[in-house]
Amino acid sequence: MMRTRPLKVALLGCGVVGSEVARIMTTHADDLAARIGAPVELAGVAVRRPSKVREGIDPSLVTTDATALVKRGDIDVVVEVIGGIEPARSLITTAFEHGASVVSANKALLAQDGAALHAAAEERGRDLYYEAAVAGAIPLIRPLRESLAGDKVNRVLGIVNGTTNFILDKMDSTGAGYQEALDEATALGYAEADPTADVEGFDAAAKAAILAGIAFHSRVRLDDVYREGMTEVTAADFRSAKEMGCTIKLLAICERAEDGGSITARVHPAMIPLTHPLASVRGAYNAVFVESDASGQLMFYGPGAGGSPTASAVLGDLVAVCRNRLSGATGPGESAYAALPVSGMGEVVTRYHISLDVADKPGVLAQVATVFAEHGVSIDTVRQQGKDGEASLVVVTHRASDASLSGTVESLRKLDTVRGVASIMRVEGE
Ligand SMILES: NC(=O)c1ccc[n+]([C@@H]2O[C@H](COP(=O)([O-])OP(=O)(O)OC[C@H]3O[C@@H](n4cnc5c(N)ncnc54)[C@H](O)[C@@H]3O)[C@@H](O)[C@H]2O)c1
Ligand SMILES: N[C@@H](CCO)C(=O)O
Ligand code: NA
Repeated sequence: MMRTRPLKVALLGCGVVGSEVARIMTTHADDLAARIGAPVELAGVAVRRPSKVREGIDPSLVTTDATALVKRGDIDVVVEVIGGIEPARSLITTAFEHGASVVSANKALLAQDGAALHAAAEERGRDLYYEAAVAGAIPLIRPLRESLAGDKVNRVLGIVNGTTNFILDKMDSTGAGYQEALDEATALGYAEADPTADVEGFDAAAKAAILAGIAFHSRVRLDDVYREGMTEVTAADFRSAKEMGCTIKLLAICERAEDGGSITARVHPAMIPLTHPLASVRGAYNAVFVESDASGQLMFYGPGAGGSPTASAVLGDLVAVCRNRLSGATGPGESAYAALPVSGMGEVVTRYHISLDVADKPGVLAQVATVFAEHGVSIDTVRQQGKDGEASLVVVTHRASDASLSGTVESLRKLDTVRGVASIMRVEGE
C-alpha cells in the first residue's frame, strides 16, 4: 500500500552525478514511489554556485548552506555527491545526528573514514549505502555485502578506474606513449584537468580498500593498500607484453593469504594474458572478478563512471534506504568481525616480468641467473636481444614473494654487468 506522506531527500552537490540523480528522481518519480511504497520528494539541494541554471530543479530548493539542510530534522535521506573529505565527512555525520540515512558516492571518504561513518550510522539506527563509490553503475558492493554473505571470498581482482583503462587501452591498440594517450583521454573528457588521483592509482586504491574490507569482513583503509600508478608504463612495456601474449592493465587486487590468516590489497599495473576476460575490457569500462569458495569465479562488468551510470547506483541505494525507512529496518552495516590483518606488499606472491639492460659478454646470463637462484626466485623464461656489445634481457619468473623479488633486483643492480633495470612488472591472472 502506498504511503501518501513523502520521504524527504536532501541532495548535497549538484555536479556531474548530483544533477543526474535529481533528473532521474524527477523523471522516474512515479516508478520510484511504486517501488518504495511512498513518494520521494527532493526537499533541498545544496550547491556551491546558486546562480547556475539547473534544469528541472525548483530554484526555491537550492541552498548554499548544506549544514542547515542536513540539520533540518525532517530529512529522511541525505545523498552526498560532493566528494572529498571535508565538508562531506562533517555533513554525513551531522545528517546521522539529525536522524537521516545517507547514500554516498564518495570512495575517498569511505576508504579513509568508513569505520567511523558506519559507527555513526549504527549509533543512530540509520543506513550508510555507497554502491556508486566503487565501479559506478556496476552492482558490486551489494553483491559482496548481501548476495555473497554466505560464501567465502578469497580474491577480488579488477579494473576499477575507467580513465586509466582508457589510456592503457589506447597505448595497447595504437602503440602510443603514456603522454599521448593521456592527452587524448583529456580531450575526450575522460581524464580530469588534474589526472593525479586516477593515473597515480589513488582512486583505484580507495576502491580496493572498500572492496577488501567488505569482501574479507575486516577493516581496510586507504593507507593499507599498496599503490603504484601507471605513469611509468611505456610503449616498450606493451611490446614486451605482446610478445608474451599479454596486455597491461591497472589492477586492483585484494587477496586472502593462502593460510587464511591475513589479507593484502594492492593497485599497480600488471601484465595479464590476452585470454583472461579482464584483457578484453576496453575503453573506460570497469570489470571486477570475484573468486569465492562456493561460487567459483564471478565477473561484474559495465560502466564504472559517468553521471548517469553513477546516478543509477545512487538511485538503487536511495530506493533500498527508503524501503528500510518505511519498514523501520536498517540494511547490513559494517561487517569487520574477521579483523584480518593487512600484510605489506612483501607478502604478496605473484609472477614477475623483469627487463634488464646488460653487457653482452660471456657469463652474464649465468651471473644474472645465479642472483635469482640466491634469492629463491625461480626463472620461467629468459629472452635476450643483443646489440653493439649491450643486450636486453627479459626474465619472467615463476611465482615468488615480492620481498624475494625486491631482494633479487637490489642484488642485480649491484652487478657491474647489469647497466640498468628497465622495468619490473607483475604478471597476474594466470
Ligand atoms: N563522476 C563520476 O563518474 C563518478 C563516479 C563514481 C563516483 N563519483 C563520486 O561522486 C561524487 C561526486 O562526483 P562528481 O563527478 O559529480 O563531481 P562534481 O565536481 O561534478 O560535483 C560535485 C559538486 O559538489 C559541489 N560542491 C562542492 N562543495 C560543496 C558544498 N560544500 N556544498 C554544496 N555543494 C558543494 C561542487 O560545486 C560540484 O558541483 C564524488 O565523491 C565522486 O568520487 C563520481
Ligand atoms: N575517475 C574515476 C571515476 C569513477 O570513480 C574513473 O576514471 O574511473
Ligand atoms: Na558500483
